[in-house]
Amino acid sequence: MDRMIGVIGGSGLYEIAGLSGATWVTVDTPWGAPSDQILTGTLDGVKMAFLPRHGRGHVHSPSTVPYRANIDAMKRLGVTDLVSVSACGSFREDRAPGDFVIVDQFIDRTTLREKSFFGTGCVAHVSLAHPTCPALSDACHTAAGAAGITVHKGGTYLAMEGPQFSTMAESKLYREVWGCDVIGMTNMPEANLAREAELCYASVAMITDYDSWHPQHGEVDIAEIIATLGANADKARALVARLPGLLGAAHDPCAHGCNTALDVALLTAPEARDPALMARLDAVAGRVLKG
Ligand SMILES: CSC[C@H]1O[C@H](OP(=O)(O)O)[C@H](O)[C@@H]1O
Ligand SMILES: Nc1ncnc2[nH]cnc12
Repeated sequence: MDRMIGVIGGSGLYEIAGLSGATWVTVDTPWGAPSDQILTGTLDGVKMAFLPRHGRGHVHSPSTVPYRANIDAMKRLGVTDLVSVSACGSFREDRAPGDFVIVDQFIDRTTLREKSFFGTGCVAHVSLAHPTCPALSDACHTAAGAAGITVHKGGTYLAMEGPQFSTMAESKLYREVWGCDVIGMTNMPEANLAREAELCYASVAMITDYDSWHPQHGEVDIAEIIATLGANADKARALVARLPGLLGAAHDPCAHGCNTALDVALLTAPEARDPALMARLDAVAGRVLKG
């Protein structure tokens, strides 16, 4: 099938340049409106879709980002590969502000968000043991290296609710006891929902600060973060620009099973399924529900 690369841009990344036929389109979903219109077009012959996670002008807080609508809208548009770009704090001395981390694991400490498309009337349990797509993550890693970015392969992202930053005790717990590498507020439930929607998902975390554990850097300073965001966003655009050339215009079935995550996930018997929920699942689970 045709590949379409979706990019969800985090804090600091509200648009990408260079798309042929660039058009902001409105996508309606059964889960409400996405964070903003979606910028569509092609880059090096590959279809692209870009969505600013917080909306242009940074309207949505991490807790109120419409995560389900965002993922549904990307799926509905035909996205096959979804790259999440996010600002984050670092728990490691050797992961400095300005560095990128290709995240491959998450610990979820969020509490206020809808985390699944499924529920009463259609219950599904997908595996999240490996929440990111290794092939898409590799492409992001290669693209970052080619763009001259200092990039680290693999890392555990602690997803916190926010909007306040962590206390020093929390920061030390996540770093020293839980062994996390970076911290942010948005990759959960985004990754969960991308898996339910059978998308290949990769997370590119752009470090802006050392959170609050570092004896020489003190507490998180939002002014410092904002100063780093601009340079990080330029690097992210350079990374994204290399993805079409690396991935190509055709999306083969994912060797890691991202595109078949729902094959054995649905538990509710067909005759017991809620028709209203089934209708809302038309894009996300259409592949398995049509069959
Ligand atoms: C700008 S600092 C806090 C803010 O930035 C990150 O957003 P995103 O993940 O969308 O790049 C972090 O998660 C917080 O929402
Ligand atoms: N230290 C931090 N904690 C949570 N989210 C962040 N986004 C950027 N820096 C962060």
